Amino acid sequence: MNMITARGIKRCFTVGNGEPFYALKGIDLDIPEGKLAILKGRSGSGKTTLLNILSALDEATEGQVIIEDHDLSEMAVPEREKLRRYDIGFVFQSVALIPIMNAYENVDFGLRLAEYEGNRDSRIREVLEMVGLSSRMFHMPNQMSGGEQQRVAIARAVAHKPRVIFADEPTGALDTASGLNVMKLFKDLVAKEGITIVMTTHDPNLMELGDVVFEIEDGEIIGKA
Ligand SMILES: Nc1ncnc2c1ncn2[C@@H]1O[C@H](COP(=O)(O)OP(=O)(O)OP(=O)(O)O)[C@@H](O)[C@H]1O
Repeated sequence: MNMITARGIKRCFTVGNGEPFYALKGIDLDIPEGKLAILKGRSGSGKTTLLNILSALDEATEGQVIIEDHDLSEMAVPEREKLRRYDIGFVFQSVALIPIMNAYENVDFGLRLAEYEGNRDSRIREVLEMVGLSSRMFHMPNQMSGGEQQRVAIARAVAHKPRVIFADEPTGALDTASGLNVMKLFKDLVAKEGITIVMTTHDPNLMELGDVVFEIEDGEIIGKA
């Protein structure tokens, strides 16, 4: 089954001189459930624009996105907001941890926002263990390395058990070893929690780790592996 289906996605921006500019020129893709999907391409190729549309952060100018059986274009704003809050987790390149909260509190904050109904304490401990940070649970962000902070951000993104995680250049600010660590963690999450992950990268070394890889150039998909 597909977790995400996109058909004919176009995204037009109006640039400085008033001319329309198509950052996406008609994207079709299918992302299967429970897989790690990678969108790869050079800077400016349209990866972030596409990820934002697939994750309902932005709207396509034309085309259709279906997440499971929800057609995003047919959903009212509050419904889309609910989908984002409960069913989706986000990870960004610049780690957005709250600096005055420790790792445990950051994950807890995410769970509260998503109105998680289970036992929060045991879930926080479980996800921090899953990302290998049991011993750093009460460290503040500024007491952790960039890679560790990103792992807390991933723990926070998965804690409320979303169906899909969108990650924009999650390894972009990390050294090679920490980047590979994050990828390994993503693969584990896919295998153990059955989550679907869609991430962007321009790092050629990471591509082979994806279950499906879409290559984007100038707003079009030019290859799939
Ligand atoms: N809000 C906007 N207004 C005008 N043009 C935009 C806007 N957002 C993106 N673009 C343009 O759309 C194209 C695709 O941008 P996008 O950020 O999706 O690329 P990317 O592949 O994610 O690049 P990077 O790897 O550098 O993040 C670029 O040419 C960019 O300048």
